[in-house]
Amino acid sequence: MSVVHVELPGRAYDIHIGGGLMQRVPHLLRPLLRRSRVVIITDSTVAEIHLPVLEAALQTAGIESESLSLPAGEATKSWQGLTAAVEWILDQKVERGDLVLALGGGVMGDLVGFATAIARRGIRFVQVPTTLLAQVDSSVGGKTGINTRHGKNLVGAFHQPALVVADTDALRTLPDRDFLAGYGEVVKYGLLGDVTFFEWLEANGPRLRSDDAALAHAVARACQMKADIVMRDETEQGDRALLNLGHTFGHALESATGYSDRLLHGEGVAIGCALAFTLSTRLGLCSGQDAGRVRAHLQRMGTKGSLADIAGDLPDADGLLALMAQDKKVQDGKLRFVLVRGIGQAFITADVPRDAVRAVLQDALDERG
Ligand SMILES: NC(=O)c1ccc[n+]([C@@H]2O[C@H](COP(=O)([O-])OP(=O)(O)OC[C@H]3O[C@@H](n4cnc5c(N)ncnc54)[C@H](O)[C@@H]3O)[C@@H](O)[C@H]2O)c1
Ligand SMILES: O=C(O)C(=O)C[C@@H](O)[C@H](O)[C@H](O)COP(=O)(O)O
Ligand SMILES: [Zn+2]
Repeated sequence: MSVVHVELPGRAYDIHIGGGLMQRVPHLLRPLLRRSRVVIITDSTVAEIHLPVLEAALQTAGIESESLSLPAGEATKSWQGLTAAVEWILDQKVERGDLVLALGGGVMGDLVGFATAIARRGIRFVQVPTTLLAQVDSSVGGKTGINTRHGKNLVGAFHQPALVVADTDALRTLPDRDFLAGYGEVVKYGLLGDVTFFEWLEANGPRLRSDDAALAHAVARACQMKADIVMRDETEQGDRALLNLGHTFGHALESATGYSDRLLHGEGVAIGCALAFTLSTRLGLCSGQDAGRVRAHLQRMGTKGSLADIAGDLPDADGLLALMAQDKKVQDGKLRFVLVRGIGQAFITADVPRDAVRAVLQDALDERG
């Protein structure tokens, strides 16, 4: 078991990572509880698989609980999902001093985090992430929110969890596709700031599903890197945007595919990272060898890595550029990108000619045939 500490003034918390932690949730919650009652919000899939274990552990520890199950999938990260979560929290008479548990993947974490940021102007919440993506990324750092028709994560708040409990055993029931999508965010950490971690992933990535120790190491390394960045830039005034590597492309693709099963968030991130490396190469910032190595690794892992891996129609290059215009990194009407000087060397820049981005998108669309 390992613990990553996130030190933020007045909002410090721990991330517990390891096997068998679902049963330990009551013990970890205890110091934070004002009364012996919590509420849990989860999705319909996780409600079937993991909720009973958590509820039983709470009951054994003498902690009362009530739960709400919302439909599984990205579409629940919406105004409708938010209304359902907030109204239920109020129905349950949850007090500011109580704890709301977000049990599930990044969709539950982002939605419940936002619902608790605004209900009673702020209720504490605990992340109990059950996907690889949520354990390595979304449960940490306090970015919460929903998608709107204008784009991805465009309404939300920074609201840090009071505790994160990542039971790596819970990942055993995750479908391969969701595991590989989460891997998109894992590899992002190596690509943005740690070439040694990327090299470790090249060697160990293919056995993460079957090697508990390797999996726990990958989760802990990603959480530590995220915690380090969040501690120096909680609200994305600067460095935190590095965590957005691959997302400018990825979010536009998610929007273009209607936040549907056609493209999962982590898949969009993996494709977006490959495109960010291509763009960096075209601009003479990064070697073609590094870009090729990234593409080869994604292919070996079996995760999506190019626009050719997305089924169905996509907008043309200008259509995708128009979707990118809603990115939260836009400043003075100009898009800022996370580019790379090599593997592990990401940086943020506004100095990216629109025509270079359009050309990368056009070539990627042409590859689809
Ligand atoms: N806040 C952040 O910093 C941050 C970071 C990265 C991603 N995100 C957001 O996270 C979301 C994606 O998260 P996700 O990939 O976890 O998707 P998700 O929450 O939709 O989970 C993926 C699927 O796996 C199922 N599932 C969850 N745990 C399971 C388990 N243990 N066994 C079997 N099935 C399980 C879910 O029911 C769902 O169908 C996106 O909305 C993305 O924008 C947020
Ligand atoms: O925590 C962050 O900061 C990130 O950028 C992590 C991303 O993986 C995540 O997808 C985040 O939700 C993106 O945020 P956004 O502000 O670009 O919507
Ligand atoms: Zn992401």
